[in-house]
Amino acid sequence: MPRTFHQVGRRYGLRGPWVLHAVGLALSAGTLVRVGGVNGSGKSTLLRLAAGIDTPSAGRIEGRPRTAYVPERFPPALPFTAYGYLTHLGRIHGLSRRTARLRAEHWLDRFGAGAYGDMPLSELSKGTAQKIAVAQALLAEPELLVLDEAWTGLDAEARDALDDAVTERVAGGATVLFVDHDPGRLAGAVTAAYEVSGTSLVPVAQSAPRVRIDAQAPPGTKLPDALPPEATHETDPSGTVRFSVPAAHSDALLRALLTAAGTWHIHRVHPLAARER
Ligand SMILES: Nc1ncnc2c1ncn2[C@@H]1O[C@H](COP(=O)(O)OP(=O)(O)OP(=O)(O)O)[C@@H](O)[C@H]1O
Repeated sequence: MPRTFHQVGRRYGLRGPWVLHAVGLALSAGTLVRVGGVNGSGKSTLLRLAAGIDTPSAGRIEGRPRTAYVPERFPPALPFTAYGYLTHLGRIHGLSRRTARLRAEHWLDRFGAGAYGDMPLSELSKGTAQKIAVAQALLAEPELLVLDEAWTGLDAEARDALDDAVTERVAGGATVLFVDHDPGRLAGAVTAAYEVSGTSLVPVAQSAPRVRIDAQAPPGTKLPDALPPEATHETDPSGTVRFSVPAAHSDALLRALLTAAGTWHIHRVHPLAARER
């Protein structure tokens, strides 16, 4: 269990109001956990506690996974170039200078910022600085990755690259805890979702994940008779039929297509994000 909150409370100042009170949360390995809530509800407070850069005013937090954190605002006013900063942080995480530099190059390339590696942090645009913030977190190959609005300020390609990086880390057994204003962010892959409401953390029910299956058969081929429950489909102009089916029934749909009269070719099978469902 990478990190567990027991009856955790946080307030600012001795007599300040409780922002979080008696919060329990188990962050398990290999899970993607989303936290929502209105502005000022305490999302960042919760993430800072999870990341271990803040301590609870009450209760306790167990577990010491290797942790990386991308704050809402990245402070780039340091006397480093991007590569210098990333290599320095990699060294702090215990990497050799060479490995740290190679990983820095790898991540800056993936985020389309390879050309800015030798630039002073203070001269980077907000978007590029955000890429450095994300790269410093991924470089450490953390067991717990905490992302506070890390997609904000990134261009569309870098947002996709971060989605992919998060999915890879979760598949590799890490825990990723995130806040993002886009309700569809990684929705097909989220394991658990919560909302900070009042001073509590409330589980949010998620709609059942769905899978899209694109398939094609010769013109005039009829659809299989027995499609699984809740399967929908539409045919695009090229004749490809796009099925959408609850993930629990995707095997049944594939079986129906592969055993149907007529030859169905399966082009693509992939999970749908909530906004696409
Ligand atoms: N360092 C601090 N000192 C005093 N009060 C703080 C501090 N950090 C947060 N707060 C207060 O705690 C409450 C929760 O803030 P927090 O930033 O955790 O919420 P949030 O849900 O992340 O907000 P947003 O969506 O606006 O980023 C707010 O009332 C805020 O003013």
